[in-house]
Amino acid sequence: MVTTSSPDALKRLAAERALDFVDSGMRLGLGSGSTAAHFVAALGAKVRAGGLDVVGVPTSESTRRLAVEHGVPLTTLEETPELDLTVDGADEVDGRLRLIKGGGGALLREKIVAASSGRMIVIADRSKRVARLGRFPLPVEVVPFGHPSTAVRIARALAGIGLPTAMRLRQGSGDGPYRTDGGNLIYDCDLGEIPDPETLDAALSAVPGVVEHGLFIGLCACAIIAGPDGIELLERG
Ligand SMILES: O=C(CO)[C@H](O)[C@H](O)COP(=O)(O)O
Repeated sequence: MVTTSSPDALKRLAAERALDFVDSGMRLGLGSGSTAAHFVAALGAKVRAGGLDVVGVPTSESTRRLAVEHGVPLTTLEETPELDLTVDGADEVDGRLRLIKGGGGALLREKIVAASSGRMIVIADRSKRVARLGRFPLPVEVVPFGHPSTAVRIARALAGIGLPTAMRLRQGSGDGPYRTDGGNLIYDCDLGEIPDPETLDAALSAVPGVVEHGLFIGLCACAIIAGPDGIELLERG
């Protein structure tokens, strides 16, 4: 039983539980964000203790630095194109294991790494579990070239399926817009509840200039959700 309901303690609890799914010899995708950071730290501790022989592909430069710091051996998708398991956080998880990701801006690499993995496990505190996706603004990553024009076409695609068109260009910590690790920009779309995530996925993917979006559908096989009363395991099928 957990004695604290602090979100960070719950994130750590979910992350540590994910270690049960990791075996020696595995090629791992390492997610990004504060929950995934707990997983990288716990994984590193087990590796350093000599109990685990794994390699990891980080989904962001910040996760790469963290993995090095914690002694997790790294590889790349160029060297290791197929992975066994990805463990990553999420901004929202619904009952069908559909996700919104990208709050930390790493959605493109996260989706490539998850799609390259035999299995994706999401780790999250209970606040991420939703009945319907969409309260969290959906990140849409676009190439910088002509991005205001891409934004107009994203808005048209949203309107075409009856969704609100409000969106913001994500700002960086200094002057100017936020840049992803790949040098792209992100529009955060305020959609409210998304009635049909599959239709939205297809509509956004069809807009030239859109590199990727934060809807992860059909990728997550299992979610480890930690709440004050314990852990809930959601599994596909
Ligand atoms: O998708 C992500 C980064 O792009 C993160 O997994 C997501 O934002 C959750 O972050 P946190 O674990 O810090 O709540």
